[in-house]
Order: sequence, then structure tokens, then C-alpha cells
Amino acid sequence: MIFPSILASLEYHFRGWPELSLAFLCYLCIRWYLNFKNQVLANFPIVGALPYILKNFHRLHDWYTELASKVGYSYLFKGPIFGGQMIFLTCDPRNVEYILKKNFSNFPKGQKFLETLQVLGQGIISVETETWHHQRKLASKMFAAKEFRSFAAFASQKLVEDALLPTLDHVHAQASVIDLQNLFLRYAFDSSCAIILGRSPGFLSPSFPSNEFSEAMDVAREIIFNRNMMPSRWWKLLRWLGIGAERKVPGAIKAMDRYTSHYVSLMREDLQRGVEANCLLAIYMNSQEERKDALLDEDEFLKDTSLALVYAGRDTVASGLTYFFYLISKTPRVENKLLEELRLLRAIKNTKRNGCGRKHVDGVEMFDLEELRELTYLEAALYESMRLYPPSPLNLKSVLQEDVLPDGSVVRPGMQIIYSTYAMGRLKSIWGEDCLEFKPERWLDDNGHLKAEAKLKFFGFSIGPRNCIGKEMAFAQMKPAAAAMLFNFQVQVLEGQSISPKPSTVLQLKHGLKARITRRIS
Ligand code: HEM
Repeated sequence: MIFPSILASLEYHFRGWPELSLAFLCYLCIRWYLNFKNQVLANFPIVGALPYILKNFHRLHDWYTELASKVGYSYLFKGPIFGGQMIFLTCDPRNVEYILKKNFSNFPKGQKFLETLQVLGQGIISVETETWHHQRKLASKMFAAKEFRSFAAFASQKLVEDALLPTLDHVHAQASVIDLQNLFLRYAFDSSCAIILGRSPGFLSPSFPSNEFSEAMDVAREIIFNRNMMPSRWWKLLRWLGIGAERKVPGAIKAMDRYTSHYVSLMREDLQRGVEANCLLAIYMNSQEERKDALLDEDEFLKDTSLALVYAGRDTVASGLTYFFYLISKTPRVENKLLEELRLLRAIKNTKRNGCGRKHVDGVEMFDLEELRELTYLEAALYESMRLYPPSPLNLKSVLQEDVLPDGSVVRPGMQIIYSTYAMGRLKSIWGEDCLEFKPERWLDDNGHLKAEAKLKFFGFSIGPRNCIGKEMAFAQMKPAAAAMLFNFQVQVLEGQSISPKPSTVLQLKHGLKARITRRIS
């Protein structure tokens, strides 16, 4: 008799439990949601920081910047327990300098990152240790060659004259709207191919043709980013199953291999016929002796090297020009100062040449190489736009041995380090209270020369032994395009379009940048 009465009593006492449990669960969910909603970052049990990453994925770079101002310059993200990822994100300039320069050898790209870069073969950006040392030494010599530097400037200038200005003229005549991002991607691809491979593929032309080589590089860029955003096992499984973006990889690799083989064969024929060529491929081919310990078969080396270089230059230059015109369109004061600099220079040169400026066939004016060197306000404006919108907004490193960074953070093997140049370009502590303003003047001293100290604060081309080797080439591509376009055409970016960046390793606008182009009346 006792037993049923105990049961009855329990039933009486716990009658309200399901409701109570439900209410408690709801309370926990609401608390969690409110915390999650108002907090910028937390590492939860089991799922780590995944909810925050998913919530902010569409605005990754701005989120990092927000974290820097609200939480601090460095923080640790834990991935979900089953992926085992530990990402240390920093935008502290002392840490970044330590990682990239002072203790460079302890922070390689790392196996995980290198694996994701294998789509691009074994060129300079996808290798490490001895192979990288050798390739870097060789590349430094090639990029520094005087004949190469003048060839790079000449080839870009020619492409502006033969392809960029006629295309813009065509858009003006059609009174159509153009996507500036697409235009500059075409220009950067053609000029990179011309400078590196010796031939422009003609991707930039008024008919806006398609190009399989460039499309294959788009796939490579997308896949490298995707692979880095997930644990290695996940993307390897997707690759094995052949689903998602991984499905496109084998085709893209084949296409890139086919095109680079083709360009290598053409250049070999040219050199055998005694054609004089100063593109990088020709310079590499003519330096057989220095290449003999390249640890790669001759053709593989030439193909992978040229692919890596075209890839490194294409998206970055396109991004630099796109955001430059975006900022100019929003800042008429800077546009006017740029025009003033161009017009003054043109007037001085015309006086010296007795009124004969350098005219393109359709009355469009060009700036020669000597003039371009004198355009310091333009150069400052390009730096300034890359400060706010760095083409390479984040970079990855790994950790070899446990280390203590200058801010006191401890990093351990197995962690990945991400440093955000996007956030660093927007830190008040580096760039002052007006850090969000587009002000080329911050790069210039009282005599109108570029300030060395401003360049030292800028990480957009990276620093240390693995810094950007193509910086000078990038300016040789961007300056003539920006000068000729500004001087001859009015670029009116359409109002009301969404200006959000794609989550990617390169800063690109999700929906492009639509603009109208009209000829300026001289
Ligand atoms: C505005 C344009 C450019 C920007 C902002 C830029 C930025 C950068 C950055 C940040 C890095 C370091 C990447 C890392 O640490 O993983 C880098 C590396 C590199 N860049 Fe550029 N880049 C630009 C244009 C170019 C051009 C035109 C070339 C010419 C081919 C080039 C060739 C390279 C190469 C080969 C590396 C790898 C160097 C190495 O690993 O030793 N870049 N660039």
C-alpha cells in the first residue's frame, strides 16, 4: 500500500515539471539569444564561435574591424569541437610586425593553407622553405631588372591606349551602364598577361568577350577561400564527392595548365626566332643557369611561376582600381584635386612641347611615363584608397613553435593566425581620429612628396621577407589607367546600389560597381 501512495505523492509534487522545464529552456534560449545578439564574440561550448561566424559571414571584414574597436586587437576563435579549429585573429600592428618580420621563420603559411593553394601548382605563392627561398631570390632579381621595369610600364601604357580608352569611349557612345569591377578585372588580367606572359589575351575590348583562362582563375580564387573557411577534412570530403564549388576544380586546373603551356610554347618559339622580349617569362627563360636548382622540371617551373604571378597581380590590381573610383565618386573634393594635378601637369608639358599634348586618335589624351612619375597626389590617393579598402584584406599564417606575441597573447602549434589589414587600415591608434575619411593628404609632406612614415604604417603590401614583390608593377598598372580615365572621362557611380564586399581573400564587391561613363569636355 505504501508504494502507490509514494507514487501519488511524487506525481503530485512533480506535476508541473514539464511546463517548468519548458519555461526554463525558453528562458535559457532567450538569455542566450539576447547575449548572442548584443555580444560581438564568444566561444560557446561544442559549437565554439561558429554562430558568430555564420551571423557575420556576409560582413566579415567590417565585423573584424568592429571587434577591434569593441573587444580588442586580438582574440581567439574556437571552431566547432568536431573540426578542432583554433584561429587567432589579430590586427595589432606590433603582433603583425613580429609575425611577418621579426620572427618570420616561426610563422610559415603552414601545411593547411598550402594545401588549399595547390590548385595554383607550385609557384612562389604556394610553396615554402627551400623551394620558396629559391623562387623568391630568382623573382626578386627578375622584378628588379631595369629592362623589365620599363617594359611593365610600357605594356600597361599600351593597354590603356589600345583597349581601356577605346572600351570607355564605346560605353560613352552607347550611353550604357558599365560594371567598373568587371572592366578593371579585364584590364588587370590583360595587363598582367602582357607583362608576365608577353601577350595580352584581349579580354578587355568593347565586345566584352569571355575568357576561359580568367574564368578558371575565378574558380581558383573562390575555392581557395572556401577551403580556408572550413576544416581540411570537410573540403577534402567535398572534393572526393565532387560536389559544390569543388566540382569545378579539375576543369579549372586543366584550363590553367593548358593556357600556361600555350604561352610558354609561344614564348619559346619567339625566343628561338630571335624575337626580343622583355616580359617576365622571357627573362626567366633566358636565365637558365640560375634556374637549374629550381627543384621543378623546366616547363612545370615556368608554367607554375607565370600562373602564380598572373594570379597574384590580377585580382589585387582590379580591386585597387575599383575601390579607388568608388571613393573618388563619393569625394568630389579629391576628384577635383586629382583633376587639378593632371591639368596642371598637362598645361606645363604642353607649354614645353609648344602646345602639342600627347593625343590618342580620338582626341583622348594620354600621360607618358615621365609625366606619370610626377603624379604624386594620384599616387597618394591610390595608397589612401588601399588603406581603406586593401585588395588583400586578410592573410593567414600558422605557428611552428609556441610563442608569445608582443601584446602578450600566447600562440601555439596547430593554431592559425589571421591578420586583418582591412581592420588595421581603420584603426584610430594608427591613422588618427579621421581614420575613416578618404584623405590622400595624409600621405604627403609639405612639399607634396610621399611620406616615408605613412608607408611604414601601411601593411597592404605586407612587410618582411614575404612581402609583395609586385608592388612597383601594381603601380605601373594602376597609375596610367587611373590618370587617363580621370582626365578624359567622368565616372558617375550609380546611387543606391549595394556596396558590400564578397567574403573572399581579395576585396571585391558582391554585386560589382555600376557606373555611367561620359567624355569630359576639354
Ligand atoms: C594593388 C596590388 C597588390 C596588392 C595590394 C598586393 C598585396 C600583396 C600582399 C598583401 C602580399 C602578401 C601575401 C601573403 O603574405 O600571403 C603579396 C604577395 C605577393 N604579391 Fe602582391 N599585391 C599586389 C599586386 C601584385 C602584382 C601586380 C604582382 C605581380 C606579379 C604581385 C605579386 C606578388 C607575389 C609573387 C607575392 C608573394 C611573395 C612571396 O610569397 O614571396 N602582387 N601581395
